[in-house]
Amino acid sequence: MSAFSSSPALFSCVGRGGFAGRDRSFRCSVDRQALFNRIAPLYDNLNDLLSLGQHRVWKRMAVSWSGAKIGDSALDLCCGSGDLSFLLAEKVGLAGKVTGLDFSKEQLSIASVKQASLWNSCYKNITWVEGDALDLPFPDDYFDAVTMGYGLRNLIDKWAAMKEIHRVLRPGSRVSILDFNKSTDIYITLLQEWMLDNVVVPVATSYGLTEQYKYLKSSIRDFLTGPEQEKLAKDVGFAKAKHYEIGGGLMGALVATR
Ligand SMILES: C/C(=C\Cc1cc(O)c2ccccc2c1O)CCC[C@H](C)CCC[C@H](C)CCCC(C)C
Ligand SMILES: C[S@@+](CC[C@H](N)C(=O)[O-])C[C@H]1O[C@@H](n2cnc3c(N)ncnc32)[C@H](O)[C@@H]1O
Repeated sequence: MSAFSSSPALFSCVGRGGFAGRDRSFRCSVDRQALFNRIAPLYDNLNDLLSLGQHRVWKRMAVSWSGAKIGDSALDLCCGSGDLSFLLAEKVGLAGKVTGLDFSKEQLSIASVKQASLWNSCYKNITWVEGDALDLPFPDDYFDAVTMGYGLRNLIDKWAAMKEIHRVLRPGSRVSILDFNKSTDIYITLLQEWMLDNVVVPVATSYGLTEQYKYLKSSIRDFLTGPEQEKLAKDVGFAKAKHYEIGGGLMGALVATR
């Protein structure tokens, strides 16, 4: 039994011969789950180092755009080590509650240890749930705000994820989805890929995480552009959807209202 409340989640990775493929392209949930379990111990420190701490600014922006306020019930999807969950906890206060959901036991363990080490009592309002973002263990119309930081790009079925977010959000409430930006500007793309190839992967290599951080470039190339994310949100039923480029176009946030 996991230390976290959990929902039964079946992750399949069917390749040739009907069995899970184990190539290094991280093309399926099982491989991505293993990837995030593997990088969990170094994840926060490498994010701070490789973004020069800027990722904290981008996360704070995304949480502000979720509209979470005092007393709300908020969900942080693909919460990982909990950065956005902690920011949501500050927004909703002790009168509110935050649910952080992830399918990586190791990431949730880091989040739980961080929560225990934080003196501010408002972080006591966070519950960690081990589960699948594509099959949420929550009722319809349940949350006042949803965030997802660097999760959508990693989900194998983005439609299903957006459909689930729409289902659990209360009408009129917002989801704020932060991720890398798949830019339509060739120069931003060239800069982003140069940084990944010549800074991010070499630094990750020094920690034995070459393949895990090489995945970033391919995952961004396979991602949706801002306009495509806006269309996806409207197609699943969101009333409004707007994608904002931040971090000089290297990152982006989709804000959609149910
Ligand atoms: C918080 C950030 C990334 C989170 C993240 C998301 C993923 O999907 C991963 C997949 C596999 C391994 C790691 C991750 C992962 O860490 C963004 C900041 C951290 C980035 C690793 C660094 C990105 C560098 C930018 C391209 C340029 C930064 C410029 C800055 C202003 C100096
Ligand atoms: C890059 S991390 C983001 C963590 C955190 N939101 C942040 O901004 O630092 C992506 C997270 O998504 C989780 N994830 C990927 N696919 C998932 C799925 N289908 N269900 C639940 N979590 C998933 C991974 O385990 C990982 O913790």
